[in-house]
Amino acid sequence: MIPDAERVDSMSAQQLSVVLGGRAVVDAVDAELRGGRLTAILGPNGAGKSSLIRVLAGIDRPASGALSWAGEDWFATSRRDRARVAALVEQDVSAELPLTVRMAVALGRTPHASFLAGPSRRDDEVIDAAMADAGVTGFAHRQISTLSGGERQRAHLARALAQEPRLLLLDEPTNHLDVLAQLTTLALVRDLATRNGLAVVAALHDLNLAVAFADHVVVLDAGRVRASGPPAEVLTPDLILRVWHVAATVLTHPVSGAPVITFDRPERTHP
Ligand SMILES: Nc1ncnc2c1ncn2[C@@H]1O[C@H](COP(=O)(O)OP(=O)(O)OP(=O)(O)O)[C@@H](O)[C@H]1O
Repeated sequence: MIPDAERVDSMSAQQLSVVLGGRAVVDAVDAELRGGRLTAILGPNGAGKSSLIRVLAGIDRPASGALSWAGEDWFATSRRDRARVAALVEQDVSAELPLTVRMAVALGRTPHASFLAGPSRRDDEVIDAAMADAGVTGFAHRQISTLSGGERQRAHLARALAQEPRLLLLDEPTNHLDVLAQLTTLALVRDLATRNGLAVVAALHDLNLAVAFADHVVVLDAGRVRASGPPAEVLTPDLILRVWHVAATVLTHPVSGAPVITFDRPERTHP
């Protein structure tokens, strides 16, 4: 038996399929999303990344396959129990309610019993820390609808952090963000994975960010897993050509020694 302090919870997907419009947009996916690790879900537009993430978050149900968290059937638990475990930041969330940033971040506390009885001092502390971590303290009293795309993205991240999840799911978290905000956001969630044992799963388009921050990558193409493993091992020029149809070169950074992927200009416009 594993002592609690050393237990690393993880989500395990087996032969998971999602059917939309009569087509398997996620097709027999096997994946192990382990606590303490940042897993990047990679793949071209339409590969099935968002569809997979919504199922992992417990929002959509798979057409077939098994999904478990800490060994328990994920869909056998209640919606509220799932919300205590998993937080999702979707891409381009619109249709904002008329809420200030702080009120929106506070919504992250709703799955916790303490909050429903009226926010406790601890709830307030968690909300303040989440806003500070996501860099939105300065916008606390602004209406969320008035924020720029990047500011709003960070407010949604703060809401997810306030949820204190064990599984943090981020759909293109660097969308809209400037270079500094991209790096600080990924460094923050990477650090949460390391320090708190969180399982962090992020759909990313930038392969260099995946190399720099992810411990593990899952490459999807037309709903199927084409490769998975440590990013520097998986993201070879051959794999990038087969999946993204772009010729790439992997260089070695002259100072850090880390791999850096460069891309050739494609010969055609769209496939
Ligand atoms: N409601 C729907 N009905 C039919 N097909 C859908 C529906 N929603 C998504 N799809 C299709 O499912 C496929 C996977 O979409 P998904 O959004 O999961 O891809 P993605 O990898 O996240 O793409 P992107 O990188 O462009 O965000 C796409 O071909 C998309 O057109």
